[in-house]
Amino acid sequence: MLYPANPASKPLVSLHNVGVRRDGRWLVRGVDFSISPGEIVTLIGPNGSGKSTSAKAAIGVLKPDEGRVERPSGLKVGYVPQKLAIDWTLPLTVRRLMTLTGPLSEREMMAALEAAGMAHMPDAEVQHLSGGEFQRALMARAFARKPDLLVLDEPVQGVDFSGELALYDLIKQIRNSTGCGILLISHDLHVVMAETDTVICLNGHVCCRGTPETVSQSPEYVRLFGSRAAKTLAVYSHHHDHTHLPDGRVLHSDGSVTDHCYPEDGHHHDHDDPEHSHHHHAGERHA
Ligand SMILES: Nc1ncnc2c1ncn2[C@@H]1O[C@H](COP(=O)(O)OP(=O)(O)OP(=O)(O)O)[C@@H](O)[C@H]1O
Repeated sequence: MLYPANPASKPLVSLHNVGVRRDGRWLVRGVDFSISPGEIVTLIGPNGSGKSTSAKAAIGVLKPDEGRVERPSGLKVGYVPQKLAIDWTLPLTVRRLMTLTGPLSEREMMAALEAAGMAHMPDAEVQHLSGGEFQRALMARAFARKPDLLVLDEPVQGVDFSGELALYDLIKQIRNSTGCGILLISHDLHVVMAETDTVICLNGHVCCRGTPETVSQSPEYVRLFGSRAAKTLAVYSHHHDHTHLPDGRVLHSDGSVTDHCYPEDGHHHDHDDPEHSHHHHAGERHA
């Protein structure tokens, strides 16, 4: 059965004007977004732009200093963090990894491993897994408990291109077969899963949001990566025309400095226009 995104249903989580402040600095501010059942939301943004911080605020791992987060009570969240504190000197099998965070019946565990394409290696040593196998095991662990919301922080890190496609396929299957909402943090500014319903670009605040371009149309892209890639990946990229200074002020492209960024900066709008496709400046900074 397919569960398409259903924005009309009550969101699983919604953030309203969320800000997180640490050591006198706003890590993120004014973050608004929500995730509905069956919806795939992808957060993109430069390193340090607050993607992980926003995701942690969304699931309640981190308490916002400003704004509010609404989650129905009893919401089940599966979370795959960007980094895992695992002592690699100790032997750890996939089976043990699956039950580290809580009990799981053999049947539930095997069903999750099966869905993740890992049913053949429950007794494999985690430290010998390939990058793709490791991410599959982590995903299996997260969705084994049938979460309403699955949060995946950079799930394709350390995975090669064909492995990436396979993982995106798996994420799509999870969404389609369970109808859970998915919050995905992408390591790549320019490429998101084609099934992404909403892309949110962070740059210390929500810079812009919209649906991704359906698929990269360019023949070069299809030639380089194949039509399968074009079906799975889409390009979504644009240009930030202002820089967040370390003290929280904003340097605009005309050289002026203000306390905040403004709607008329020319990029604080929702867009999904394929024409609106630029690139980030390397070395861009943000508060
Ligand atoms: N507990 C903390 N105390 C102080 N600063 C923090 C804390 N956690 C994160 N930061 C800072 O907040 C900023 C946002 O971090 P965050 O991990 O959310 O970014 P990100 O967009 O996920 O980055 P990346 O793409 O590099 O993973 C960074 O500058 C980081 O150094």
